[in-house]
Amino acid sequence: MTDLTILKSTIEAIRPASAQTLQEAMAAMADKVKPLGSLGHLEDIATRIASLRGRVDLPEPTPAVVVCAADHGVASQGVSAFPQAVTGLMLTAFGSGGAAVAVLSRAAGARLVVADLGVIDPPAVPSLLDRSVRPGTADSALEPAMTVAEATLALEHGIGIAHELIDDGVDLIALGEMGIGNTTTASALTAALLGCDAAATCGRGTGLDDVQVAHKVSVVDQILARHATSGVSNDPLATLASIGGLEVAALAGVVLGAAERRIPVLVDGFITGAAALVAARLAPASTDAMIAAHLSPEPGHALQLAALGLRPLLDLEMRLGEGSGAALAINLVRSAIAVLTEMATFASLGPAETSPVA
Ligand SMILES: O=C(O)c1ccc[n+]([C@@H]2O[C@H](COP(=O)([O-])O)[C@@H](O)[C@H]2O)c1
Ligand SMILES: Cc1cc2nc[nH]c2cc1C
Repeated sequence: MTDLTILKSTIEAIRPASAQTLQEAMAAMADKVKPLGSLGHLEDIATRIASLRGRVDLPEPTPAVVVCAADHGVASQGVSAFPQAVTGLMLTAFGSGGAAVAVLSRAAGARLVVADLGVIDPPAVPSLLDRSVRPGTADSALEPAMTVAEATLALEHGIGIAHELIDDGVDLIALGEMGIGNTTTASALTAALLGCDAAATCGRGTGLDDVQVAHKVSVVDQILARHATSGVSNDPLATLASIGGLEVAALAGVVLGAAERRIPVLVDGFITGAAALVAARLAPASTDAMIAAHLSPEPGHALQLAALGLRPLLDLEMRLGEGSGAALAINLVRSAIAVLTEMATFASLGPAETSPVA
């Protein structure tokens, strides 16, 4: 099977969530010992997952956090507050268990899987999955970030990672990423896919000041101008290849692989949001598998979530990435499922008038 066939067959196998199971789950939730809708968004999480899984009797989740890492050629345009070498450095912190996402994954009882999709100088970390497609993308302000074949291979690696985890019993996947310069890539991808201005999608990333953000906007404008002249703006795969990045492609693949197997995916911040947007453009029904963990202060993130029709669970002004927000939301999902499967019903308490008086 060629790479393109794997991608194509995955996309074609993605079906919408079950409308019938959604009704059943909502009816089950309505019977619980509480006023209707009183657990708010927590109820929606549980009923959406039931609808995706096609069953109301959901098991306690077995979660994994998948962090995809890669370098970005556009970092050479001076768009990050940190040097490119930090990408590789953080892989060591993920491996040693001291990075934020490692701490939060442990706190959530989740396995942490870190994959190198194209870090220029990866450290020797035994637990790191080597899925390197190329050592970083090209500078997308000057030339296509990668070829369509490379983008397809990275997507396929993501599909493979999702499938392996699910075959191993994982039934909840949280997305994370690491890549210096990747907020610029995500800003350009979001602007290209949503048709909005660079100024609407560029934020401070790792800590740029106002002057540096203005420079970032001009670099994203340059990426978009080059991209438009290559005439590929309505083709999500070509757009991904033109703008990058390798980890974004792999994360879009993780979403597609999970959606195909009807496993929910917690989307983290702005960069994983860009990956979710790519997945949604490739397979619109994949949005049924997505749960927005939190809202990043990056201005393009709210635009992505609106386009995906997702409401973030948390708004803690977290802007770290790594999957930190997604890892944090795992316990909310676990609790939402417990509400659906463990809460008593009025009927189970015995006969009584339980309807509201008004
Ligand atoms: O997830 C987010 O919304 C987010 C917002 C700002 C920064 N980040 C992280 O910071 C890095 C990219 O920032 P930058 O400034 O180098 O483009 C990358 O490793 C991301 O994980 C992540
Ligand atoms: C230190 C550091 C940690 C990160 N984690 C995700 N992106 C990051 C960027 C920096 C700079």
